[in-house]
Amino acid sequence: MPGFPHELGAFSASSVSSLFFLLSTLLFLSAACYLRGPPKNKEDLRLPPSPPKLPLIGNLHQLSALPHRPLRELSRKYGPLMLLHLGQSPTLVVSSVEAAGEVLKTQDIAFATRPFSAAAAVLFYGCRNMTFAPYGKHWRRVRTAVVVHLLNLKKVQSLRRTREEEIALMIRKISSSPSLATVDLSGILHAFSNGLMCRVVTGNCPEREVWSERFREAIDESTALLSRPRLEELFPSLAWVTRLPGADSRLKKVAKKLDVLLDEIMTDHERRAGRRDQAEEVDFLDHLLSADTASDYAFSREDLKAICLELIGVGSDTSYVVLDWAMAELMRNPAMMERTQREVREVAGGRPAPTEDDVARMPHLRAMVKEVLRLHMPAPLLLPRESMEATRVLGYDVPAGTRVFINAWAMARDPQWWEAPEEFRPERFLREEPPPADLRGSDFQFLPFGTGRRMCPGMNFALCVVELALAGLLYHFDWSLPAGTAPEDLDMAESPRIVVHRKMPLGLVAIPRSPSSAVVA
Ligand code: HEM
Repeated sequence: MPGFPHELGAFSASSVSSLFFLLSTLLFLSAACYLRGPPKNKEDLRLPPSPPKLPLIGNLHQLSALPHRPLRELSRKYGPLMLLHLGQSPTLVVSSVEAAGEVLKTQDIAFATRPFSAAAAVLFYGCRNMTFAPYGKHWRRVRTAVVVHLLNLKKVQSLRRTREEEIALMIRKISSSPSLATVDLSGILHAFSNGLMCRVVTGNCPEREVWSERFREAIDESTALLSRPRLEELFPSLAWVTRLPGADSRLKKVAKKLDVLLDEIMTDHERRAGRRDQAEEVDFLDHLLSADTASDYAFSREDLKAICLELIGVGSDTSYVVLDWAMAELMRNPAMMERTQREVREVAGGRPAPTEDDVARMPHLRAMVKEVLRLHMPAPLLLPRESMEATRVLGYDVPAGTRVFINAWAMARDPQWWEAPEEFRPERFLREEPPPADLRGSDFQFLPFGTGRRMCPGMNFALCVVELALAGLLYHFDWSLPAGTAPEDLDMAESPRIVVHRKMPLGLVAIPRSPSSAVVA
């Protein structure tokens, strides 16, 4: 999702007002395209219903900075399969379990590619990463390499010690804050998830902390730029404007910064390759660099930089965002905090810290995480897909090259599938009959990680990180809101950036507990 791709996923929407300004200055440029009229055979197609649109901007005015919300309202009126026109860009919006099944399962291959993103091309060396690679050979090679060397279940389990060490570092950092001071928990969680991802991708070398900080800054900057609506995605006929000298200069500048950093890391790895001592951790980049040049995992230097950058970006934003929402929900629900904390402390006993085996025996905590993923999906519209060929969905024609948004957020709040869908009720995932929805892509009303060929490959990794880190936070500290803040005052507004996180940073007071006192009678 970088940190990035996911961000592009929710149709980038942070500044709808600046978009309108941009559009008005470009109206005359696009008039010629508009007057050319629709393709000749369009009348013969049975297209999905569309809300009325305005000249030139189409349905753009009906979106907001958080598009999953107005898209749900529109789908209530126009149906689970709608065709919107975002500028010149036809966009299919899918909002029901049945329609999503058709697109992501029955016709998965027809919708297995992603729309081209010029911004991603700047950052990822012409989309050499996984997320924005068009469906085909390169995408398949990257995905296989990432799964084989980093994200398969066995490998994820083998990284257990790394996760435990990074969580211990985070706990120490919180413990070292002055007694009863408010800690910037959002900042700490962000630094933790970024540091962990840097370590598994680029290793545990002395420079790691500095690299991690440089990544965090540059990724933050590029995320902000990626959150803006892109002219050429909405008006493909105006793509030439983005090729003018000076266009995209900020994005190119941050891409350059990241490139310098990635080059440093690559060179460092190449230098150390021959003289690594046995005890040193072999990281993901080491694996790919040592691939036989004739093998399927031999990538160019630019491919490797694109892949590493993507993994660090994704890992930095997503896990931290889920932890942040989870802590905020617990602070708003003291009884739930008390119950989950009791479970964590009972299961982990007097150990120095909870382990992943302990977490497997914490049903309340795991149900909590699922409920957070249901109500606060980091990627509410998943990542955009695109139809590779003309096809039909639920009796409607979908032309080739149509962008597709799956409103997974709306489906996860659909009263047809969920009781009291707007309420935070982790216990819905604890009942036995009927069995609760599964998050691994088979129950379409609950798709926080998507499904099908382009489903998130980082799901196992992310769940291990989030569950263990949350267990650690609840085991080691009692938490309270800063003086004068009541639980119901906690601001749960979403930020309009692409990975949807809480708008306001979470500041909390952490009261340390010693492990021996952590066993609740
Ligand atoms: C709670 C955390 C996470 C959530 C909710 C999440 C969610 C998603 C979603 C919704 C997609 C799009 C799926 C689709 O199009 O059907 C996706 C794709 C992706 N995710 Fe994640 N993700 C998370 C963590 C991670 C992590 C930790 C990594 C890597 C370490 C990762 C790597 C990726 C990649 C590379 C893709 C693109 C896959 C492709 O296009 O083939 N994600 N993720």
